[in-house]
Amino acid sequence: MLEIKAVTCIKQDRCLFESLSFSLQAGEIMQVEGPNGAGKTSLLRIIAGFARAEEGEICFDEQNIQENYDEFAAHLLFIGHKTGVNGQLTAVENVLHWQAVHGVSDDGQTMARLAKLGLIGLEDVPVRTLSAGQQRRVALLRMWMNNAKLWILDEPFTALDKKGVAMLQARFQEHLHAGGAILLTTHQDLTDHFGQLKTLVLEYRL
Ligand SMILES: Nc1ncnc2c1ncn2[C@@H]1O[C@H](COP(=O)(O)OP(=O)(O)OP(=O)(O)O)[C@@H](O)[C@H]1O
Repeated sequence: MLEIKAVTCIKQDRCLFESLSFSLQAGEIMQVEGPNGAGKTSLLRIIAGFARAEEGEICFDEQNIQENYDEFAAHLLFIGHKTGVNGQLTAVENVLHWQAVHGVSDDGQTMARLAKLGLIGLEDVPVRTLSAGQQRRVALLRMWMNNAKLWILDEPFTALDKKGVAMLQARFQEHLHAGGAILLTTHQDLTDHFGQLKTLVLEYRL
């Protein structure tokens, strides 16, 4: 599904990684690990096509993502470290916004999803007034309303309580069983939950 070919990234005259290559197939999950500043977010942003690598190529279904970015974007769900939620809007308004942006019609499941994520009773207040964990749950709603094959997630467990973490792990399993793939950074130990977990360790390079 995804192929990273000899990718090099330089930031502020520091080479974060050089000639990095790996692949991710349907049903696979990969955790990118490494110390603060190693380049995990930079790598995810390059793979998502938000930033350019100094060298190398990213292919999705054997096509360079930059050559047909719209096609790639239709298969991608990216949830960054910053959640991408509009704090001025309510949870329901954020859902309506995402549906409009992705051209998804309403399937009548929004309230059920809000209930699943423990957000009932909070759907009509601006998201900025919710707790950090509740705001993260609003951001994660996209995982239940999206058919993207490739999920790229930067620290998705941030601020979630134990129940939230378990719910997200269960959602990951559903996605993988449905033939999706997941690339993520997290400080959670996922080895007990995902037998098929691949890991990529980025060292901090001087
Ligand atoms: N837009 C940018 N302009 C200049 N330097 C950047 C930019 N983005 C990141 N960097 C630098 O690249 C390095 C790697 O940052 P990055 O956010 O990728 O690390 P990380 O491994 O995700 O760190 P953390 O674990 O703290 O989230 C840092 O030293 C950072 O200062």
